[in-house]
Amino acid sequence: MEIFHISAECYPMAKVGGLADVVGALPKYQTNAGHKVRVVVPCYSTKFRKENDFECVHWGSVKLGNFDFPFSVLKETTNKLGYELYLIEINELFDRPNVYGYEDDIERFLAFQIASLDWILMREDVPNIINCHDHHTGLIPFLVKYAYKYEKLRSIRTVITIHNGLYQGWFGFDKIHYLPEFDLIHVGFLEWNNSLNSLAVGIKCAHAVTTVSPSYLNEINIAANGLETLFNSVRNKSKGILNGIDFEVWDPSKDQMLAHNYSIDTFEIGKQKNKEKLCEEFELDPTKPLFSFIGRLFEEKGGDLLPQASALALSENFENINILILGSGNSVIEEQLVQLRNDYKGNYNVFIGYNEELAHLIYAGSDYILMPSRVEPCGLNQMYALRYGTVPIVRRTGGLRDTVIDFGDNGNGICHDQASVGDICYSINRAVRLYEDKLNFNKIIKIGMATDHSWERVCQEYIEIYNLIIEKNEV
Ligand SMILES: Nc1ncnc2c1ncn2[C@@H]1O[C@H](COP(=O)(O)OP(=O)(O)O[C@H]2O[C@H](CO)[C@@H](O)[C@H](O)[C@H]2O)[C@@H](O)[C@H]1O
Repeated sequence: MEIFHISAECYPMAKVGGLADVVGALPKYQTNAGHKVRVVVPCYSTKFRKENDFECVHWGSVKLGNFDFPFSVLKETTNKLGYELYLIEINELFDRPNVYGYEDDIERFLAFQIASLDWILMREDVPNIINCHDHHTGLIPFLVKYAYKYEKLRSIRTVITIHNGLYQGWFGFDKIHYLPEFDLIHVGFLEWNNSLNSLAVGIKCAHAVTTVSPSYLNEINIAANGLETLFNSVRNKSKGILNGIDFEVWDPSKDQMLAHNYSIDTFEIGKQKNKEKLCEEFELDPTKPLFSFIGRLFEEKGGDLLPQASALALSENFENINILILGSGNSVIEEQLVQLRNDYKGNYNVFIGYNEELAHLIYAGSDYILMPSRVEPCGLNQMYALRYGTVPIVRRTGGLRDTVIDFGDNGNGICHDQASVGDICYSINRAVRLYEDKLNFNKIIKIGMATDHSWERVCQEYIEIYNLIIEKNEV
């Protein structure tokens, strides 16, 4: 079948977080399974865009009210990512260094969605499936069904995959005239809580809704930033599919970003060498257990708990541990984390910013990865950690609940229930004791490294959903 993934992010073209990893990998495995898969993302001015060759396959113009935005569709010429990658080039809106965070984000992603559909409309073949990802592409299922100009695309079945239901892309009805014309009888699909809510539109109009883990699907039926009742009402077309990880990109035996490669048979020496490199770079002590955090520094990730939890854990353990943090986000949290350096020099450090290479080295060189998330739709860090022989310490929520089992229950990690400083420190103290029991510690590492979270295993679940909605052929 022919499948389009339309998304705001795709690794390695543009990555802010886990959305990019999923959209960068799932299509490759769907292609390997014999499908024709194309990925469409905006043309930001990223390193990948500058360093690779693209050809123009289409051009046109998007009208948003009184504004006209000329656009081109660029195709990556080599297909080296394992699928066809297309960029929607609208220089006025996307030739910027960041993916998100601009005042005109609503206009940017509206234009992106319309340009993508305009191009698909002009192609000879009509795809079977459009898989949208998060609110940036949430209007597509509505437009495909109801916009007059996309009449020819009505046979396409649409899926919306929810990676993060907190962000919903709301805007006022004063911008409704930006949308291509449709019969106003359908306007109710656009409304949620008196505004136009892109994610809600996608959930209402897509033929299927997927979340990135089964537990997250259960949770958003109870708490979903205002969309709970909507999720309840679409339960019969929803499914939680646990994310996979790209076993080719994330392979400690081949990863070029590591100081030393290793496998399940050589992890002890291999991990120690990576740890030494990290400790040298960040002035930490390689003889002590290393606890790390990688991620966006926001409350949903438990980022606000990190400064106090780090200070308390370091004090309680008489500085017999190392803590290393890589991330960026809330500036207050960033500042607090930077301040801590003065108090715990030699055992604590932080890198504020985004650094893909450093992230790989941290997964390899750490003993534990901390994930104190309040909300975690799936979480990829714990899966990367497991593959790299690093024991995850997680709060039981969302996908973390589905992938990490406490070692007390013969599992692969350490779990706690509350998003609190006390619970994080309790887990760190358990981890310190576990680290001293080398036999048991190594056994848990091996359980983690042997776990198969590859997309190869998971990608069929998406195909099953696609087949189901194609067979049903509902309007
Ligand atoms: N400062 C930094 N430097 C380098 N790398 C960094 C970094 N900060 C984050 N990363 C990387 O970004 C990715 C984060 O992925 P996650 O899935 O954990 O969270 P995210 O909230 O972005 O994704 C959302 O979508 C994904 C995909 O569905 C869900 O797993 C998740 O729960 C949901 O919140 C990982 O590859 C991580 O290594």
